[in-house]
Amino acid sequence: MTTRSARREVPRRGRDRRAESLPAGPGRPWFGADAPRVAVIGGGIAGLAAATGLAERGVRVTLLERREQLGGRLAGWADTLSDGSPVTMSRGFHAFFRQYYNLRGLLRRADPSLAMLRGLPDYPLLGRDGTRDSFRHVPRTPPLSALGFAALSPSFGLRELAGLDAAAALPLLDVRVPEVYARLDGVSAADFLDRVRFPERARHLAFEVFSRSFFVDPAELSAAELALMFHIYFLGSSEGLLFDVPDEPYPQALWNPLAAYLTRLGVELRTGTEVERVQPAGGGRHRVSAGRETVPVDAVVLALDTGGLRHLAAASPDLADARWRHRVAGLRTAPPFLVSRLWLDRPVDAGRPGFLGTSGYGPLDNVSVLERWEGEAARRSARTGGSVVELHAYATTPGCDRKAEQLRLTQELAKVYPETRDALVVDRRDLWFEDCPHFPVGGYADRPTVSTPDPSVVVAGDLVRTGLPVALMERAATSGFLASNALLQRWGVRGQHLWTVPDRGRSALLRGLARLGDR
Ligand SMILES: Cc1cc2nc3c(=O)[nH]c(=O)nc-3n(C[C@H](O)[C@H](O)[C@H](O)COP(=O)(O)OP(=O)(O)OC[C@H]3O[C@@H](n4cnc5c(N)ncnc54)[C@H](O)[C@@H]3O)c2cc1C
Repeated sequence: MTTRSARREVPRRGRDRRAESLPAGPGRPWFGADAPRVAVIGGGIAGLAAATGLAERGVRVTLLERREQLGGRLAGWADTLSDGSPVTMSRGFHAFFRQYYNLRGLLRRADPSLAMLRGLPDYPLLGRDGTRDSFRHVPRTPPLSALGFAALSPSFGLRELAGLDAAAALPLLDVRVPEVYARLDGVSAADFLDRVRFPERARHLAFEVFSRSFFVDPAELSAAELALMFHIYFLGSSEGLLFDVPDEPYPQALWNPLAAYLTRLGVELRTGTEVERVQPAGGGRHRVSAGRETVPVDAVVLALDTGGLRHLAAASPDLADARWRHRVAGLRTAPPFLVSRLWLDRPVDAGRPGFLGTSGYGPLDNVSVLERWEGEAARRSARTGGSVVELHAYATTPGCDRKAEQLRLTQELAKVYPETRDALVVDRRDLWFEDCPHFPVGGYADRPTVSTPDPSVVVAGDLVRTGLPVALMERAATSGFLASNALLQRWGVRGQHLWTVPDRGRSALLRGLARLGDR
């Protein structure tokens, strides 16, 4: 997969010398007057990456997005608070890790130095018993990252470490992608951690950092996804565990500049346009129907979220083939999650971090203090003296009493940050969504891949099986570029050069240790 010559040609995207380079396939650099027309359906990260990859090679791209805004799950929209002030609302906090090479590559198109991202100095994790873990002093290079984390963590005492079943944990030392799925996809994350005898007190760490990000109970998550996350952040990459966040709301920082870049490349951006059907039109072409309009295209990128893809496949009886549509029909979303944003009349204590992971506080998974990193919130805070606080609850119980859950989040906040107990909530927004993919135990084989049985239909998104060590936003970006590469390759045009963290354990020592487990 890695070629030395390609490494010389294309500058590395991060600090990790062992990052894998995925050279673009060969071909002419650019379409001429013969440029095909492609519909990209979905304007989240995956659709934006696919549109970028294609438009940069001269493809005529129409991007169709159901919502009024680009960005998908990171979209932002204008809102007005009860005190009359305009704000940008979104689902809020997302961690832009430094190993997200292809996502960063996408954002660099509009902001070459990534000036809109700023690093958070730390993100402590607070347990109900008062334990507080931190990532600030954890070394970046494996295996020191994992060892340093364990040594610095109050959740990993000597007793806990001695209690680990080292043999059961060996697969974590050499996570190979995609082989890890053959090995661990049939086991749940919870059972795997039981097997490893992962210390009870430290579990929240694994869950806060990894599996909770999948919006699902660990008993229902494939252990392969957990191992993959462990690899990406701890043992597989030397980019470290800290991350960046945009310094303004998503539209201003990310999507408006990227939309301007795409428009300059000739991409037609149609927001507020829900695609209802995709039909083959003979000769490998397709008709994409949205409302009364039908767009004829040479190829289609399906960059929808799980529910959107399921819906579109069900409404498009000739799309790909019956087996593919049947597998798409079986895809599931993770349970609903809640994002509550509170505008308070007073500040939280000065020492509160920008982001805090929590464990043991009922449904509350994390607390962000937005004015610590987002310009719009900081300006409001300077003007009013109040804080803008955001609370996330992932993996709530389907059918739960939503009002009660919202109230509960605020009550838990008062336990975590007692100074908020007497604060007046000037206004609040509570957002419920259910559109993150669920990666169930044993479900890997049924996930869509980038290619489909129809070579002119490709799929992108964080639900897609890429065979690469990527997840979440980086999976969305990488799959978007892979989808554009697949089409470009078919047309004999050069694709985009991509990067990932190494696709196997990075040191001979760790690989050797992992092999002990195979005996
Ligand atoms: C609260 C929250 C916190 C998160 N935190 C992190 C984090 O810290 N780090 C991280 O890496 N990831 C995080 N994620 C995950 C991340 O948001 C996703 O992995 C990523 O945004 C997925 O991008 P996507 O393009 O695959 O899908 P989406 O963003 O869902 O885009 C799909 C798009 O398709 C559109 N669509 C659907 N149907 C149609 C149709 N018929 N016609 C036209 N358009 C359609 C949708 O409107 C949507 O805009 C978080 C997610 C949430 C919700």
